[in-house]
Amino acid sequence: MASEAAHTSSGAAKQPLTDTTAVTGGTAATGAATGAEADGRQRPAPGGAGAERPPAVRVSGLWKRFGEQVAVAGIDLELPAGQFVGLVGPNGAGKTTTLSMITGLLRPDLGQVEIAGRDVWRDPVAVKARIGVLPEGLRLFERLSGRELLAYTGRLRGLDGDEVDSRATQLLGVLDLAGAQHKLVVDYSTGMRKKIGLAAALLHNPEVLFLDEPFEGVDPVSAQTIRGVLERYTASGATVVFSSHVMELVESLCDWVAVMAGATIRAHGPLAEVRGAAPTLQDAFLELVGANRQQGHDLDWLGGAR
Ligand SMILES: Nc1ncnc2c1ncn2[C@@H]1O[C@H](COP(=O)(O)OP(=O)(O)OP(=O)(O)O)[C@@H](O)[C@H]1O
Repeated sequence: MASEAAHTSSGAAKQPLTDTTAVTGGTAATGAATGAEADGRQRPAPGGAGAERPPAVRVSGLWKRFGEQVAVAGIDLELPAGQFVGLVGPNGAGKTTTLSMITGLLRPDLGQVEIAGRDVWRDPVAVKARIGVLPEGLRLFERLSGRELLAYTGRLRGLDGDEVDSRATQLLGVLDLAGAQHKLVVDYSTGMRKKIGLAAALLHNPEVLFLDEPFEGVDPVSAQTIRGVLERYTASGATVVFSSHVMELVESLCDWVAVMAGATIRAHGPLAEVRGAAPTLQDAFLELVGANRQQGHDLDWLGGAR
């Protein structure tokens, strides 16, 4: 197993799909072929020859403490662009705190974060225009319908009304929310909320998408839908960074993983390197985080005579 493994990966996104039009209103499909986006940004194809791209995310010396609790202990990390990146770790490892600092939602005590070469805290407007975020405990405007929420988000993102309309229609369709588009968000189920949150995060066709536990509380059908959308999106050369506890999911989706435990990064690199000789990522993970496989043996009363 590759603890503190290589920082970069040469692998292209898994199973690249070519039909990206439904997600991005046609811009990504064009962008994948030419590197030109409708919004004027350049986005090289994933793994393209000679494509010199800065890391999607560069973190150095990042610290966060809440009172006595050190949530993130001076981590350094480079997440490669154009990849499906998984941030995994046990409860309380510091994943949400790290993602919050990376996305400009929580100010670090110390350290720097750059996204696509721009400093998150010195250049927040430029950075926020280039990222999409689906945070943990997503708060939405509950008294808007799903379509109104997308219309509002799109206008906040500076897109013109017709473009927002057309992208919203496509996203609602792909995410199987068209039938619920006029329902108030307050009446959405957990999975529907994740999907409308994802649609809002994708609407402006960001370069990097951050998702905190995007599959939590999502049924298998919706999970498959979300997965399909994310695979199309990374195939356009964009980067997805997501946190999860579900190792099978990370193993099947990610090109690159970072394992976090006890506020530090325990291993990072291409999936195969981090997994190493372990049969599954789950085994490698348990080894890396020092999980005690004997846990539960003290509960000798549980299941005993009543
Ligand atoms: N606002 C806060 N105030 C105090 N402590 C906090 C706060 N946010 C996080 N922590 C603490 O920081 C540590 C890291 O928490 P964090 O939520 O980042 O972990 P996580 O890896 O995302 O966990 P989980 O997988 O359970 O969501 C934990 O010990 C947590 O209790």
